[in-house]
Order: sequence, then structure tokens, then C-alpha cells
Amino acid sequence: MIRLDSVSKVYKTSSRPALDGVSVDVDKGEFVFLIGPSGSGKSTFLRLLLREEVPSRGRVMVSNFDVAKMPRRKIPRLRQTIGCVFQDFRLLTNKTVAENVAFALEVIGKPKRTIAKVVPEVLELVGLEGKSDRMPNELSGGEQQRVAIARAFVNRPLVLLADEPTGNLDPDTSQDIMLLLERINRTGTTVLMATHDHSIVDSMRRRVVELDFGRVIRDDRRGVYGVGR
Ligand SMILES: Nc1ncnc2c1ncn2[C@@H]1O[C@H](COP(=O)(O)OP(=O)(O)OP(=O)(O)O)[C@@H](O)[C@H]1O
Repeated sequence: MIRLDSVSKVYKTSSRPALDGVSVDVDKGEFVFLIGPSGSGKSTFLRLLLREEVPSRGRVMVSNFDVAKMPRRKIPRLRQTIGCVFQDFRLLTNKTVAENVAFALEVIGKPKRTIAKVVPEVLELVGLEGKSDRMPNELSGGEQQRVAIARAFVNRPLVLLADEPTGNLDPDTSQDIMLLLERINRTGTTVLMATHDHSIVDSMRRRVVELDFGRVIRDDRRGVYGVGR
């Protein structure tokens, strides 16, 4: 589902590569933690998958898309196969919960009838039934992240990228969000999550890919965060 083949990325303004000869292969339906210290290249990894950056060398594949080579006009199609969740939720503050989720479908031209049907379904899936008319600032952080996950998932993407999704949440709320991501993963969605959260990585025992100075220094099938970190 995701393949990086000897990928390096050197930003113009930096002498040292952000990614340096990275090869990673993620199968459909896998759940993968991407860990590593600040500056190790995790966000660059995710940005390459979305074609927000192009590699300096190597090949990036997402589903059947040869991401770096594809023409610009096909980028929206790539991005429709990838849902994204961030640490800071990134909700539209002037829209209700339901409107935030609906918006993701409106921009890709889904018919009103479909939107009216699937938005309540996905809000129920994430445990927000009854809150569809609230504004984001009337929700807790955990609830806001649920809206963001609903929005990322409503179009049933093949891949869900999560960049520090629990970074602004307390430990209990973080566990709830992880249960939700596991549930989404069980539907067959490939989940790739960049995180610094030791306890989550240690409790879930999923695949762990660790970056350091832009290189993969560990790829464990059922990993932990790491001793002494
Ligand atoms: N747009 C950019 N221009 C120049 N250098 C960049 C750019 N983005 C990232 N870098 C550099 O690339 C390296 C990797 O950064 P990246 O953001 O991918 O790391 P990260 O592991 O996501 O860090 P964090 O955990 O702090 O988010 C760092 O040295 C960073 O300074």
C-alpha cells in the first residue's frame, strides 16, 4: 500500500538530508508507528506520501500512484485515497461538527443525498452522535480529535496518516483516540501514525519504524518505543 524505495530528501536550505536512503514497505491493513526524535524526518516522510514534497532521490508509491512522478493534475486523486489527522485538529471553527465532516465530501463533489446519509453514520462510528450541531469550541480536545478523524475517514480512504494525533490530549483521552484508530484500522484502512507517545506505542505492540537523522534504524513487527528514551 505504501512503499518507499531508497528515498532521500534534501531540502534546499539544509545541508543534511531530512531522509537518507529510506526503504519501507507497508501492506494494506497494517498499523505502523513512525517514531524518532524531533527532526529525524517523520513529517518529511508523511509529506512525501501526500506529494507535499518530492524526494531528491528514490521512489514513493501509495496504492498504485507513483507519487513523485505523477502529473500535478492527478494529485487530488492521490489525496482522496489518504485521510489525515493532526495534533492540532485543524477543524473549521465557523462550521458545526456535521458541517466540518460534510465539507470534506462537498469539496470532492459528492451528492447532497450521499452526504446527508454518510455524515451521521461516521459521527456515530466515532462516538459523536448527538453532537453534530455543536461548534468545535464547544467540544473537548478528545471530541475535536474525533471530529477530525470522522472527517478524515468519511470518504473511506485507503490510508490514514496521523501526525501526533494524541499530542494535545491527556493519557485517558489518548487511549480512547487510539481505540478509535484501531477500529478504523480493523475496517482494512492502513494506518501510519507519527508519535512521541511512549506509553501508547508500548501498550499497542504494533509495527514500529524508527527514524534517526533521516535513516531507518529499526523496523520491529511488534515493537515498543525503546529502552531509555
Ligand atoms: N521545509 C523545510 N526546509 C528545510 N528544512 C526542513 C524543512 N522541513 C524540515 N526540514 C528539516 O528536515 C529535518 C527533518 O524534519 P522533519 O520535520 O521531517 O522531522 P520530524 O521527525 O517530523 O520532527 P518533529 O518530531 O519535531 O516534528 C530537520 O532537520 C528539519 O530541520
